[in-house]
Amino acid sequence: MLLVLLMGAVVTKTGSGDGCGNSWPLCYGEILPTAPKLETIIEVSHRFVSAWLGLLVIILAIWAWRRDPHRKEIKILAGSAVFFIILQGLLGAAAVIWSQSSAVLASHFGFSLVSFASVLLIAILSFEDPDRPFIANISPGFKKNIYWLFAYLYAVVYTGALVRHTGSSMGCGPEFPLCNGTLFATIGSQASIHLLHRIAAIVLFIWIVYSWYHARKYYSDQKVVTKGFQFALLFVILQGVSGALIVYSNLNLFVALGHGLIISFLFGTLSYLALIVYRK
Ligand code: HEM
Repeated sequence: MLLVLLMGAVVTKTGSGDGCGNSWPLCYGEILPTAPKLETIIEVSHRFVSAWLGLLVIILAIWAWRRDPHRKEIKILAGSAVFFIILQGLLGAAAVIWSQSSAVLASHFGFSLVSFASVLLIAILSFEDPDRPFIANISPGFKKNIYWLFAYLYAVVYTGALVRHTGSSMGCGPEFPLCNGTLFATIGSQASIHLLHRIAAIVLFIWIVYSWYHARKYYSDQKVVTKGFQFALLFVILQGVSGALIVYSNLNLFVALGHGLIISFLFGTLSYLALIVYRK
């Protein structure tokens, strides 16, 4: 799933989305086009690997469902993994055939993260003893805090994907923390979309620091919660550093891919925390 997530990023970042023109599922009427251009190779390989992944996710979901028919969590996660992977495929096809707005394209990335997190949680639950599920014992207030933090993370992801799909990645020039020499931008400009993402990221960072501190102070006996927030803190720092490096490196492909990869770890960590507090 991580590979497909990265391949999707390579498709947009190398401008290969039109590698097969408007044709889907075939590429210019062929399964494997003869004498393809580089963009066509990138687009076709993304389609092949995604189709294979879709099949694997469906097999995993059925397998997990049948293995643990009494676990409601597995059923929900299996359903969500399949639903989002199919939705993802359909949106991808729609983007090729009709070409979509930046807002719709940005939602792709969020959906693939949900699908990724569902598969990750199924994998984690598969190693858990169904008779002794791990339950985090925390206050209702902190539980709500985790849910809201998770929802907010999703919103930040969306602002990031919007930066990419509106072509605003260098909207502030090669500068950070300043944006084109200032901290302001005209609403609707590429700089403003970029700035919105930075501000959303800073709020996320502060929120995670607060949650990490709170978990350390009040739940030091619950290693999974404290460790979970330690990882969340590590990933959000790496996310911020890689974001700044994207800008300094003038949108280096590998740095940008790293930014897209680290978010999967952060999203996975918070989704696990949300799951274990939901159980109480
Ligand atoms: C710390 C929390 C942050 C989170 C959770 C986050 C998340 C994201 C996500 C999910 C994307 C979309 C990736 C993709 O579509 O492949 C993105 C893109 C981007 N982010 Fe962030 N980001 C964060 C911080 C930052 C910071 C601090 C900066 C700048 C200083 C930044 C700059 C960018 C840029 C330039 C892109 C577009 C990259 C591209 O064109 O591929 N991000 N971010």
